[in-house]
Amino acid sequence: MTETTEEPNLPNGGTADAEQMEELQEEVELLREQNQEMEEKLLDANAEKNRVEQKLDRVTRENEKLKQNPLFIATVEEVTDDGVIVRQHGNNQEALTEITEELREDLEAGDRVTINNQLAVVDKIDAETDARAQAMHVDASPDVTYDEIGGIENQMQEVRETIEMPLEDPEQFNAVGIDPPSGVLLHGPPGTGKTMLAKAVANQTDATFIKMAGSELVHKFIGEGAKLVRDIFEVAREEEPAVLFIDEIDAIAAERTDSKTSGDAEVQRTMMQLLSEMDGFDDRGDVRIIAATNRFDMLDDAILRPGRFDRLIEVPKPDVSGRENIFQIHAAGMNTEDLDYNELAAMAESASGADIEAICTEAGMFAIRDSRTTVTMQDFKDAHAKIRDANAEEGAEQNNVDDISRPSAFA
Ligand SMILES: Nc1ncnc2c1ncn2[C@@H]1O[C@H](COP(=O)(O)OP(=O)(O)OP(=O)(O)O)[C@@H](O)[C@H]1O
Repeated sequence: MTETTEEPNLPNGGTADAEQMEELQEEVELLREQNQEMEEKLLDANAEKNRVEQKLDRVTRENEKLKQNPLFIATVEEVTDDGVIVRQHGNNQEALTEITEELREDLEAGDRVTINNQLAVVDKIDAETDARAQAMHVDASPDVTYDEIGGIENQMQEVRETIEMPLEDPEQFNAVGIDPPSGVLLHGPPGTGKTMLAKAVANQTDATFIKMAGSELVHKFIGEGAKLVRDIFEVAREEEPAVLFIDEIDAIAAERTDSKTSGDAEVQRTMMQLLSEMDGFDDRGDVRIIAATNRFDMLDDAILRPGRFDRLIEVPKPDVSGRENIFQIHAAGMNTEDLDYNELAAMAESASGADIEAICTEAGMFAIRDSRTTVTMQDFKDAHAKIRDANAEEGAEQNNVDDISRPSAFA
């Protein structure tokens, strides 16, 4: 059969129809091309969408990571077009850091913010968080070890028994059927290693170290003390196992005076909250309390009542062999020459551990000033004389204001 190419015989003329058909075909072709283009664009858009989603995912994860990094506190110095200038607390380091538009609108000079390791602003601190941050210091892994503490072996043993055992082997107490000890009170002159002891126990037991500063609680945040105490115990429970170190407990738990000022009422409220938290032992979880004071004589009997602290441990200034030990600890990392530790210990009579640390650092400074890299016995002697004189001067000034809790009484 042969195919015919003849135009069909249509009523309104074959040529016009053929043209129309051609136009339609062209239109179909055009639509096909457009469709093809659209499909390609759709593919591209899908690929782009995947890329953006992956990027978003990465940025979200980075953001989470940044937020998890240790946070530091800083004050906004200035808000500029390029970002904000912040000053980190503690080391006073200043940095210009970029911020989101949202944060920029919210920030002004003087605001306190949290910043991460890269000094990027994470968030503005509201007044409540601010009070918490100042009154409480949380250290997930303190790095002090027992062998860095010298001259207070008996005290260390007692603290270990009371705090370490219940944290490391709570089952033993259950099995015997007694409540594990709740805490200890360390008392003694400043700079004798009370804080170190608490940190070392937390380190040894892999517990979080939470420090609450008694004086900050009642002096800085009037009206907030009781609530802060509650918050801090709550944080401790969340972070268990935890060692809660209450420094300067005398600021909260001083004996009641007769004066009826509003400040006293505030201290009272804070103390009542502290007592009730300490008594609520059953739901305290794996939280052990170590409190410290330089003013044992001032404490209210209520805080010393049995059941609140299991042991009252005096941490005195080191004796001569303790001092020798502490000199060895602090000079261990120094490049020294012919040190006579015996002589150093005898020389630094009535120095505290903190004084000895200061002598070692100052001895190093003498060597540096003299462009030497080796620290000699003479440097230690000069350092001792310098620090003793400075302390004596400071002591005289402090005596004028009758403050017995001055940093050092050595001399
Ligand atoms: N027994 C010690 N052995 C070694 N170093 C010590 C000792 N006591 C104090 N130091 C040094 O002094 C520094 C301060 O000590 P620490 O903060 O533990 O004293 P503290 O008793 O808690 O003082 P404060 O009552 O003033 O808070 C320590 O970081 C450490 O370098």
